[in-house]
Amino acid sequence: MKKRIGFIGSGNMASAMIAGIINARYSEAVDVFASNRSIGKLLDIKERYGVQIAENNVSVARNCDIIFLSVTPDMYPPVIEEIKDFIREDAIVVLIAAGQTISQNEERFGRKVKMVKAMPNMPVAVGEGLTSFSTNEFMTEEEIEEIKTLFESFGKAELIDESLMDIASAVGGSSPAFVYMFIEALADAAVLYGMPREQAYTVSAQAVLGSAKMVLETGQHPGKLKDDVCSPGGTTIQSVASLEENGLRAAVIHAVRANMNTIGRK
Ligand SMILES: NC(=O)C1=CN([C@@H]2O[C@H](COP(=O)(O)OP(=O)(O)OC[C@H]3O[C@@H](n4cnc5c(N)ncnc54)[C@H](O)[C@@H]3O)[C@@H](O)[C@H]2O)C=CC1
Ligand SMILES: O=C(O)[C@@H]1CCC=N1
Repeated sequence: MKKRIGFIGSGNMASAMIAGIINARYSEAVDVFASNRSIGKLLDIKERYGVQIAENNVSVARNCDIIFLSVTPDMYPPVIEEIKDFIREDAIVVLIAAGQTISQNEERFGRKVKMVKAMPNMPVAVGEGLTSFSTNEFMTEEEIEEIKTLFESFGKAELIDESLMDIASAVGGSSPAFVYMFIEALADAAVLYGMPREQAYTVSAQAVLGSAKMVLETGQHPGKLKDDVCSPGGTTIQSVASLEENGLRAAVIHAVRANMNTIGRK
């Protein structure tokens, strides 16, 4: 039987997941339900993907088989209080909020609930996402496979130990923002030297896409791949030396640490 998929909170991340599952034809629009605090975003999502606007959060909770809690972390307590008596016994609740744990939220439901903690990222919207996930003990092997298949419809999925979820959130969930900054900076430099802006984004973004694909598909160490680009006495090694002098690696590691510190991790 077709599963009904619901999103409680339909902001940026929910919209990206809806785009991912509809574009991948994982679900028909008729089986996808979205609720939100305000109507504007729902009308936009409805217009773009044809999905169902739910009357309210409780209606998503009552009617859906897989329910994404896609509100911000501070809204978890009130939203769970609102829906906890309406989630069916066989439904699966998916937490996607940064820093939220399975045990914390099991406690909020106060009863046995099938639960998944997942950390998707924005590129799910174009079928190239990464979703790290863990599950609680009430999920059967079949349900774990089912949820993995859903995540794989819009990218890769990694079943990980829940203790690694926060770092997966920083390095998989937040990192697209860092990468966009890198692409934007590369493009700014191209524009500085006269390249038209649109062309600069194409060149920079494709260079990042291709480099990531090389790491994933060749299995070679990123350091070796970097070395291969640096011709002896050439131009690239000059840039690499400059990036080292300016602390690129340290800046990235500090950025990840700042992310972890935000959710109370050292
Ligand atoms: N933006 C991202 O790349 C990622 C976000 N996440 C998680 O997704 C969650 C949502 O993040 P975003 O989409 O970025 O935020 P957002 O602010 O774009 O979306 C949250 C939505 O929830 C709605 N909302 C607030 N209170 C509500 C309520 N009581 N009932 C129904 N709807 C309500 C808001 O109107 C808003 O549209 C967060 O918990 C975040 O940690 C996870 C992975 C990546
Ligand atoms: O900024 C945030 O809190 C969320 C978590 C991962 C990406 N965005």
